[in-house]
Amino acid sequence: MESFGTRLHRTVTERGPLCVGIDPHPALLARWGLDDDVEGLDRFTRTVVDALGDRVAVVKPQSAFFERFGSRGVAVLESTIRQLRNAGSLVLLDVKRGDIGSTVRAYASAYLDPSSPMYVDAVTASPYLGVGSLAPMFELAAEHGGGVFVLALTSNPEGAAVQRARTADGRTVAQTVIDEISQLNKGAKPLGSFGLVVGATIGDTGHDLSGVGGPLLAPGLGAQGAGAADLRTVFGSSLAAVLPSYSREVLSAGPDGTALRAAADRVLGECRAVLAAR
Ligand SMILES: O=c1ccn([C@@H]2O[C@H](COP(=O)(O)O)[C@@H](O)[C@H]2O)c(=O)[nH]1
Repeated sequence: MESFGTRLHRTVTERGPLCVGIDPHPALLARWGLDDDVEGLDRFTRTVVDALGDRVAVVKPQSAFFERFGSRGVAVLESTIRQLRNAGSLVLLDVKRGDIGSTVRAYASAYLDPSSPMYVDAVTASPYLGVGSLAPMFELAAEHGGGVFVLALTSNPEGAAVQRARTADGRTVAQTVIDEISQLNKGAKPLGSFGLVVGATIGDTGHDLSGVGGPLLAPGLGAQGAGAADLRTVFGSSLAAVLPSYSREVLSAGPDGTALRAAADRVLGECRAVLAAR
């Protein structure tokens, strides 16, 4: 069985380094002329899948925007996941799960066990109950060829107070997360299956990402104010592993499929120019 890292490396080589998020904000539904209900949600996500599922390397549904409609919204999420997988995109579910280990095991089976209706290629996870508490996710991901993206330095301004606090050995909390994920990826070629989330908005923080060996998901581009050029500042010599992620910047071009594809192509071109110049 191929690892997530291998599959991601191949898909990014074929399609380009881009992740597009499906974040059906109420304002976007309104802008697309859709009602803020399950039918609007379903129409929105089908349009995105039809436009981008066969050309974008990674698509990242944001679970919160589906969960807010209850079980019918979750049913749309399950259907969206199936459609994306059929179209060839890798599906990264943004759920930012984290808990005590025994509960993390249940989350892992919900998202990373191939027999689950919500089975995806990778999930986001929060390490702030301790990276070790996520071990069941790492184990199930490794067993079934899945991936886990762990929050390290998030794109929101509130994250810094916690993530950049110093531990007893002088490293920041985020650097301890980075170092633990680096260990998990040791020896993985061409790319490890355990990624980190590092916001494109954070500037040069001096964190050492050089040993990660896995993908670096970079949200915060577009609507949150960062641009492709910021990737150079944030990631420096680790640019090769960066997977830029855009949601509203691309989605606001819809509902026209041609316009959505043009928006995705535009941001991919902007990022490629920066990533290729490394
Ligand atoms: O540090 C983080 C981690 C996750 N996100 C998520 O990414 C998208 C960003 O959406 P935009 O419309 O491109 O701003 C959203 O789902 C966040 O929950 C993040 O922004 N920052």
